[in-house]
Amino acid sequence: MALYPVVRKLLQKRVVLASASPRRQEILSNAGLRFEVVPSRFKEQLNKASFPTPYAYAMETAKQKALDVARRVHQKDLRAPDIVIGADTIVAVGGLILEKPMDKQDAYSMLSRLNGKEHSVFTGVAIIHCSYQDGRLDMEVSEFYEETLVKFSQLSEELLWEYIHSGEPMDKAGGYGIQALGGMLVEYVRGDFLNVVGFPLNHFCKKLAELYFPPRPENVQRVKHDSIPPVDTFEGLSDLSDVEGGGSSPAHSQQGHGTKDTHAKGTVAGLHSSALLEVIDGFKASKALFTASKMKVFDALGDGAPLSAVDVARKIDASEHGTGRLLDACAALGLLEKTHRGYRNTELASRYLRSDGEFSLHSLILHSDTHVWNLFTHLESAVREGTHQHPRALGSTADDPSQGTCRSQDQKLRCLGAMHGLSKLSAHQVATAFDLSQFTSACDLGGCTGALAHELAREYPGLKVTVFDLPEVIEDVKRFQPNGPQTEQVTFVPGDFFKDRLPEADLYILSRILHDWSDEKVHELLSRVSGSCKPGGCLLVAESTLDEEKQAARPGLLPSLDLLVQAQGRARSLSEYRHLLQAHGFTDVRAAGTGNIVDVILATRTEP
Ligand SMILES: Cc1cn([C@@H]2O[C@H](COP(=O)(O)OP(=O)(O)OP(=O)(O)O)[C@@H](O)[C@H]2O)c(=O)[nH]c1=O
Repeated sequence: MALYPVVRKLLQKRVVLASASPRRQEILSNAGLRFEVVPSRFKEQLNKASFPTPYAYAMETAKQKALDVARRVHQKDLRAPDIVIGADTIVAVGGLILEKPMDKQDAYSMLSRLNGKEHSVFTGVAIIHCSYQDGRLDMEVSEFYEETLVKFSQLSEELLWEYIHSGEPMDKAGGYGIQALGGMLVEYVRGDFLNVVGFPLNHFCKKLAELYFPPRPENVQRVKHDSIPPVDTFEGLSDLSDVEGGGSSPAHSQQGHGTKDTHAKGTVAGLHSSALLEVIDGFKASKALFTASKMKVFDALGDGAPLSAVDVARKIDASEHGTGRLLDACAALGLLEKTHRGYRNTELASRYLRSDGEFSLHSLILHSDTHVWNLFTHLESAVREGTHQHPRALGSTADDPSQGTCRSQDQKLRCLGAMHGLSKLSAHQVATAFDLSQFTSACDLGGCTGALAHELAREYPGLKVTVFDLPEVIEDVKRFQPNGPQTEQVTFVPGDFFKDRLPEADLYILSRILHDWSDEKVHELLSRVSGSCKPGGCLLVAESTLDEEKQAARPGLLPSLDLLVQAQGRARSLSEYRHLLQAHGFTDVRAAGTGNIVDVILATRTEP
């Protein structure tokens, strides 16, 4: 691909780089680009826990940086620049997002985390095309990210401190600069080196080529926005009614390994019409995935060569016409790859959607299709009555709504499989959010199939973990046990944490338990844990939390609504959890965002 014509195209435009990073300026000027530098004043303080992935966080930060500059330049010069480029580089390791260190100690803790390990460096890039005509601002946001893997050698404390004292780490994500002294720490790099330095030049040029020399220019839609008044925020300024074209299908983003492009037409600070259409059509996407999983499409495709729709139809015993449509829908959702040779599983599908994989979400999907779907058809009643809908949807009147969920053995195994899959998704992040190596015994209350317990055992060879759960759960956990020596560190003990004596341990764990219960029940449970926990012992809580304004922390997963319809508990914010723990004698409450679906809290039991 000829990259130079793309850069030449930009020479005729007013380009603004919304970045103070000298590395970004150097990379782009070395590429022959001419631009003004206007550093962004956007504070990099977005709630990391509210993003499903680290790169989603980096892309959003990059976009906000660029939007801030576009707005300020437009106000100052009364003319919008043609293009504003924003970028954000982060380091992701063990579920944590590392940005620039605050001080030397922070740099030390970042570098120690990276020491001897492989990590990802993500740079999110936003390109805003602006034009200003007749009092109207026309903006198009294109965003993408690039991932590069970097591995550090095993380094001594002395070397780390020497590096920190050089001063190099302080203005760099993850606390190192690969282009200078930090290069000596690095064993290997997989992917774009410049992406680590701060700007993925190659992907940027490809993106520009795609924008300036598109294969089918007739597809471009433009969105008009009213002139932007001098306000501090863009929130609420989007005029969705002005979308030309459109249609009811979701805007599909291209997703490849390690990179993602989105071209969000008409986006103003995160509000865009395609997102609205995606919500309207969301149920169709869910149902396509549920149906493909139920019909074992992803198992039929396996890891082998691509299959035609006819082959798949034969394997799943369905019509060719219908199967073709379903496969196309799955391809549009990014679950399958479609080429002229046929359909095959994407990496995502191979890892999570086949029914036999270690990280399979197959049972969770079947559970959502039958049980959760059914409950959500009664959402209106749940809202009117303010209570869960188990009696209406499932005919259950039990005190604990989950009792109604698993009546037959099949349903029960599906429930356990769903919990197992969900737990596996975040087990590593929960186990490593804090260093737990000082503990010798842990008790995972309501630990179900032991997914987290086994991850803890793998991570901490000196730790013995007891999984404490109801007898009817324990009797069926065998089929979920992994092989390997660490299984000896894990023991299952049947019991009810509201009634029976809790096993002794230095560390108690409540992972995704508290949200299922009302405040009254949470107090009862915490008081029992507090009673069993010796002073100096700790309690680890993993929960999907709400942000402090009580909005859903995880876009798309709607934890609050979920709990209204499904359970008698509720989602809580980190400060609510902190207060609950403090009320039961747990102090020194520390929280860690994992960048995954749960946050982790560690608290120490003090003398009563
Ligand atoms: C891993 C790594 C990072 N960096 C620098 O880390 C900063 C990240 O921070 P940011 O928030 O993305 O950018 P910034 O410097 O605050 O600038 P701005 O765009 O104004 O926010 C950027 O500088 C990057 O080069 C290096 O120079 N070398 C490396 O190996």
